[in-house]
Amino acid sequence: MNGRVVDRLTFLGTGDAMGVPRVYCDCEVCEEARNSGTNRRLRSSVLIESTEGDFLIDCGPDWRLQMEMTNRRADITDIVITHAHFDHIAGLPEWADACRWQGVRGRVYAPQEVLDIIQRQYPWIATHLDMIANDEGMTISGWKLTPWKVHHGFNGYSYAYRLEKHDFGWVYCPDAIGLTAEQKVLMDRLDLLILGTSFVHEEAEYSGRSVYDMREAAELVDELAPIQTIYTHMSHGVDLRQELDLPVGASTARTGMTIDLGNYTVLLPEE
Ligand SMILES: O=c1ccn([C@@H]2O[C@H](COP(=O)(O)O)[C@@H](O)[C@H]2O)c(=O)[nH]1
Repeated sequence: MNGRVVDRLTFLGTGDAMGVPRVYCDCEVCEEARNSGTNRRLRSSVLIESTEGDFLIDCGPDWRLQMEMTNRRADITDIVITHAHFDHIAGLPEWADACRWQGVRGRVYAPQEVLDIIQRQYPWIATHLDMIANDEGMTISGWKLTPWKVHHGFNGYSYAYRLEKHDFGWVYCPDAIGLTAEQKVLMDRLDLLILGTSFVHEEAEYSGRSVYDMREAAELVDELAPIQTIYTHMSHGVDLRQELDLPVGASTARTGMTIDLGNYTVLLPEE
């Protein structure tokens, strides 16, 4: 049978490193997140599902809850990591334990320098997880994936990923600021850009900042002109109840929101 098959991305988390509500904070957005939940945000991560296999990008401290919420629980065997900050890797030890109890090995993919930090932080997890360097790029679930290093401001560096399959190209870049021309080369001709924007307008001194705000992101989106842009990694500085002034084609991610990654037909095996 021929069928229209499309890969699907689900936002498992759309928050910054502290999530929303911030545990110490009584601001209006954090209170709303506590009481009703439009602004409740887990740490940023996405699930990609396809007929060729499923994988996650990033595995933060909310991983267990995210697996329960999506009813995927512990059946994910492949996770790609953008950088070794706790909000992107703190779920790895728990995932390693889940692999242990199920008698399976998980696979973690990241550039070697990121894997080195993960192994220093959690020296025991390689017992249950294979650490696979992807500096030269990789293919996963039929997606050609290319990593490159991006500025993460005050917090150092992160990696962004470009993924391509059947002429559909998208980038996942949750933690970056002040990208150089060189760091934007792989962001041309995009069907979808997923970009971290921690605040609408971040007042803090630039030298202490680490992620684009929505004003700066609008300039980047104007320059790159992706067909669609979705903002993620949003802190308590973003109130999703308000109407936000976003560029054409841009919107904000919500937990559980799904996006089709392309639209193509493949030959499916006969039943
Ligand atoms: O080596 C480090 C440096 C920082 N962190 C933590 O990562 C987050 C970064 O927050 P952003 O909102 O992405 O800028 C912050 O909580 C730092 O404490 C880290 O884990 N490792």
